[in-house]
Amino acid sequence: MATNIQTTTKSTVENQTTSRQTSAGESDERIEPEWTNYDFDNGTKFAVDDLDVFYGDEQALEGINLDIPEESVTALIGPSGCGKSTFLRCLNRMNDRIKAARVEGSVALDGQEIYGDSVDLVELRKRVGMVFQQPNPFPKSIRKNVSYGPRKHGDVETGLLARLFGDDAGDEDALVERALRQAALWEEVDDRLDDNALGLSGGQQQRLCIARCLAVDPEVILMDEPASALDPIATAKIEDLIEDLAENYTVVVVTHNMQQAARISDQTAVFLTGGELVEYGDTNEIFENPESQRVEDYITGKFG
Ligand SMILES: Nc1ncnc2c1ncn2[C@@H]1O[C@H](COP(=O)(O)OP(=O)(O)OP(=O)(O)O)[C@@H](O)[C@H]1O
Repeated sequence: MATNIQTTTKSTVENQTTSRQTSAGESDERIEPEWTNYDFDNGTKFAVDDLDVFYGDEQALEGINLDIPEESVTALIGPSGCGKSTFLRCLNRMNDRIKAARVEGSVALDGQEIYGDSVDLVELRKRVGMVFQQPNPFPKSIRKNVSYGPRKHGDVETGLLARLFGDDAGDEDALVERALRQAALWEEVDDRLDDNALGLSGGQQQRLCIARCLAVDPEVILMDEPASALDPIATAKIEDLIEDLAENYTVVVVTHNMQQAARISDQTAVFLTGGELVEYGDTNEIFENPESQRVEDYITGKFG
């Protein structure tokens, strides 16, 4: 994991300048950055190819290509409105819920296209869970918050309940304990599992939401600024948790906080205004020796 932020002089790279036709038929000079093709050691969890997203006539993401490695933390950074959340939502098709949104291109999860008509969205979102900026527990007990997902989705056909609860499908307690332990919350709530979750602190509520996400046995956890509503102590707990989770899960996290991205992520994708992925690579490299002048300017606070 990256530990410090410092920038050095940008190394010289050969950009390929190519032409592409705009919708108005004009030739539009574009830089095709070589460095978005980042090589990593882990297997590929997501392969994203030529992804465009539009809201009505407005284009929010343009020609995004990147692969996300499994069992690691990938940070998405960039100024407000550059499309980070839009990109995150593409990974479990949450943009399908936004009427104006149109997604073009390809996103493959473990080699399988997720934008096919026959894809089961409930199953996809079980595999690719999501945690939001504001903790959003249900107004139910801590226990019911965690067991809600498996009970709702745990149909016999998929075998999910049996897999999660063991042979005894009534053994909800074991599942609740496991998920709360994984979310580093168990010791703070084990004596009040039947209390209303809304009585927890903001940081505890966010870890409960992570436990709720883990309870349905996902492979990927998407997090949209999961600590931005929390104080520094609660933030530190979430950051530690994210690093621990990456041992078994693929974590993709949007953050405005560059120090946070540097602390917790293995690789970082930098989006800039216009919905462009400008640079993607090893987090240390991005923060210490970015290839692109625009990324260096962003990281050193010259804009954004
Ligand atoms: N539901 C929506 N309807 C219409 N336009 C949208 C919608 N969601 C996002 N947009 C637009 O798409 C662009 C990208 O927004 P997005 O929220 O993905 O950016 P972001 O980088 O996550 O921003 P922030 O850091 O401020 O959360 C912006 O111009 C935004 O106004």
